[in-house]
Amino acid sequence: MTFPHVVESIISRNVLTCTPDTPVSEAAQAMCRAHCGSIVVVDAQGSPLGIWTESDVVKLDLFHPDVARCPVRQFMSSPVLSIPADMSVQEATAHMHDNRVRHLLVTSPVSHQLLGLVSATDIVVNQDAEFFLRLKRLDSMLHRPLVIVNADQPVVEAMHQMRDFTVEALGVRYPDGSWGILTQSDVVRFVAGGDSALPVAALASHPLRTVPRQMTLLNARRMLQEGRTRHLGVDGDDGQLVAIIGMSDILATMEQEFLIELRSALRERDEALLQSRQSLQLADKVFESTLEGIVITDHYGVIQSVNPAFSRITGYSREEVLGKTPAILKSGRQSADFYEHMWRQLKNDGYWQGEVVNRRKSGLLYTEHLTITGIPDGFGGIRHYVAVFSDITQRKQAEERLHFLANHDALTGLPNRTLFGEKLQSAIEQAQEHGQRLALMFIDLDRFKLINDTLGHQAGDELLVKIAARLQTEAPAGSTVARLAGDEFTLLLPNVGSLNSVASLAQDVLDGIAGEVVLAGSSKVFISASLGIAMYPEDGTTADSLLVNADAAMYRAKNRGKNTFQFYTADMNASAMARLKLEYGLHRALTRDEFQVWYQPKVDLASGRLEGMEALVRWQHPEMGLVSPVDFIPVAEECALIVPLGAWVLSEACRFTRQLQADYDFSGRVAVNLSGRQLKFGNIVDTVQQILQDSGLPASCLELEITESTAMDSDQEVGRALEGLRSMGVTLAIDDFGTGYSSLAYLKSLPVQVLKIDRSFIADLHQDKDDAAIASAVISMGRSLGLSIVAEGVELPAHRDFLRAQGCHMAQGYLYGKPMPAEAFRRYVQTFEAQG
Ligand SMILES: Nc1nc2c(ncn2[C@@H]2O[C@H](COP(=O)(O)O[C@H]3[C@@H](O)[C@H](n4cnc5c(=O)[nH]c(N)nc54)O[C@@H]3COP(=O)(O)O)[C@@H](O)[C@H]2O)c(=O)[nH]1
Repeated sequence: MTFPHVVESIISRNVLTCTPDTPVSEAAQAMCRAHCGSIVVVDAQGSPLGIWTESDVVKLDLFHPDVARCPVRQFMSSPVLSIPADMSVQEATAHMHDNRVRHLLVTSPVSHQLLGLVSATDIVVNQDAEFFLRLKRLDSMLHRPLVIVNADQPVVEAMHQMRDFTVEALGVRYPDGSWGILTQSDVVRFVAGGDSALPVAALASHPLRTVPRQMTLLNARRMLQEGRTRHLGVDGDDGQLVAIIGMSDILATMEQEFLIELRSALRERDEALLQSRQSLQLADKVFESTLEGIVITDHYGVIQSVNPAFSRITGYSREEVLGKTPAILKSGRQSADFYEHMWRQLKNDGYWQGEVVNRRKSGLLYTEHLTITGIPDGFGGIRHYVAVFSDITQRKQAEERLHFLANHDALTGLPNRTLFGEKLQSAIEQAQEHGQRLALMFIDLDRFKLINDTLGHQAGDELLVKIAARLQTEAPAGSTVARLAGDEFTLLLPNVGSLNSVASLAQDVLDGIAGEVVLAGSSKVFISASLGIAMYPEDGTTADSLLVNADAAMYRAKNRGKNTFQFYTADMNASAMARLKLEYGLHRALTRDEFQVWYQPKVDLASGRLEGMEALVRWQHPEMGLVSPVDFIPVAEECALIVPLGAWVLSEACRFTRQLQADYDFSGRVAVNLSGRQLKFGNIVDTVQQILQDSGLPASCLELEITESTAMDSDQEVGRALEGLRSMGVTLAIDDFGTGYSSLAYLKSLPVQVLKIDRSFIADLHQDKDDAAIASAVISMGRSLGLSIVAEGVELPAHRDFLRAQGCHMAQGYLYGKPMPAEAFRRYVQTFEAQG
């Protein structure tokens, strides 16, 4: 069943009224005239005092002679209940049910004036109950007793029957066996007429219209409405009258059904209310306790509510922001375009999501992930906006940090190779688009490896950080400084002018780098760099080609004596090719027996005796002729060939020396050079042991020379190898002493016995006081440490005389003999022996 919306739509507006003093008979007459089932009793102002209905009429005791003249107020139901016209029909029905009344007065909700009356009948008639009435049959509602009176009985008696059995109509039996009916409205007519002696037949309707008990309520209602009567007789299966039903019975049945539905509707409403209350409580809890900030604004964006998380994140209390707009959080980091786009999407799609940088009350910026949703007002507009945001500042910072780490060098903070590659690529694209030139400078520190090896990696790192800072100081605005690897830096200069200006900047960069650097622990190093320049588009049009060519130019600058710069020229690639050829040839040389070991004598300065010799490798190249170790040892080092090559030299030198011992009265030591790589990766202790064993040379006749930088290597493997060799009885010598940064104090801790003064200090000592002073200081300190001192590069008698005077033990140099092939050295020994 469906209900009309509000009571106003179903009220009866013609309300029959009377004063409280109106005699009962007059009130009844008025009801008869107006065909009304009730009359409202009003005071002088028209205010309702009570209501007198047909059922009240039946209750009158007409045996009492004056009752018809009594004022109606004595019998009315009072007070009469009233409801406002805008009350829902559902609520009105519940009101009737709860107060057990069948009529309600309806008043204006504004003026409170009486507008009309609504009865249970009005409510039920106005229900769309057709479906229900079609399903129900009359026999389902035959609960009331059939009360029968005889046609000749006095009406007063019949009224008593009606009252006692609480029925609205009585069956009237006529002497001929036919049936009639007496109803409450007949009784009203009776009261209006006032003749107490009248028999039932005088007022009853006759004959009674009857219908079968199987008839549907829908058809019964239709017959009642069409016949303009309120009652029908119901025949049983045997044709006997079994009941009288009236419109009110049908209505009561409908009412009952309606009430069941109403109750379930009310129950549903209560459940829904409870649920929504619970939902609201839950929403409240979520609102209060969620970690995300929530702002609710009205349609204009004025803040109406914020949750505690909002205050926690922004620093503004609830009171501080209510009535304001979220613009108080603006940081100025987003453009007007940004907000315009946000509002456009909000209007079109009803929501917006994104990241916003806002400002806390403290002034600090924070990044939030924000979702704004429009809450519709049901009429196509927006009633509220709800903004939910979380503070993602830390996450953003972590992301930015990760991004930074992925693209920057952790030590110096400069862009790394990846980022530099991207920047170079985009600089090339821009230069191409605008027809500009760019310069790429490749910078490599001079002798960095030496510093790193001698002072340690920590000092090396510190130096790199300081150089990075110097480079950044020199780099002009708009340029990019990067660290590609180790001691390799690059400087990218977009949109450069003439080559002269690039050259002048390159010199500034070198000047900025070159100089003294004080490291932790107060150690000082002098540093310089070599710089290669490649120009776009002349020297390359791709990032790779520019890098390769700037690198080649840098190598050329190094070869030209370091601390200088060099522009790329086409022939530089030729030298790169030459190097590749050399490397390839080196690998073949070992298997093709192209190497030779030459020997240079070492002489005791005091006695002039031949004390031993240094074994020096040579490469007899089939096309290039004799290649100097200065040219191929560094390449062999880089491509790791030095390990097998070094082992071969060692084996050859030991075998040769043992042969000399066997052939001549020779007891000298042979000195063999060891590279750092052999010490670290060559399994050198086992190799030496095996070679000594194979050759039969005593360990005491072998001296191994390691460079100063190798000796200073803090690598544990190097230290272990030196200890192993020493404990085997092999003599260890520090080569090229004076070219690195080692201190004599540190040397003391190493298992070395010999110190070779680098030839660069010897060459001019006869004419350079500084060199002479250095040489004599090294000799004196070395001696005091118990080391045997060898001077190399002794070319002149003056050198010999000075060194001898200073107490240097041994000398090696052209004065005594240049490095010579094995056979030549054999003759040298022979000559020496012959000289005695
Ligand atoms: N790891 C290895 N390194 C080796 C080996 N063989 C040689 N080398 C190293 O190569 C560098 C160059 O050596 P070389 O061209 O043989 O030069 C040596 C001498 O010829 C040169 N020398 C000696 N006396 C004089 C002199 O009076 N004047 C002058 N101008 N040069 C002279 O010195 C070089 C020997 O130096 P050093 O070894 O430092 O004592 C050189 O660094 C070799 O070490 C090898 O098998 N393995």
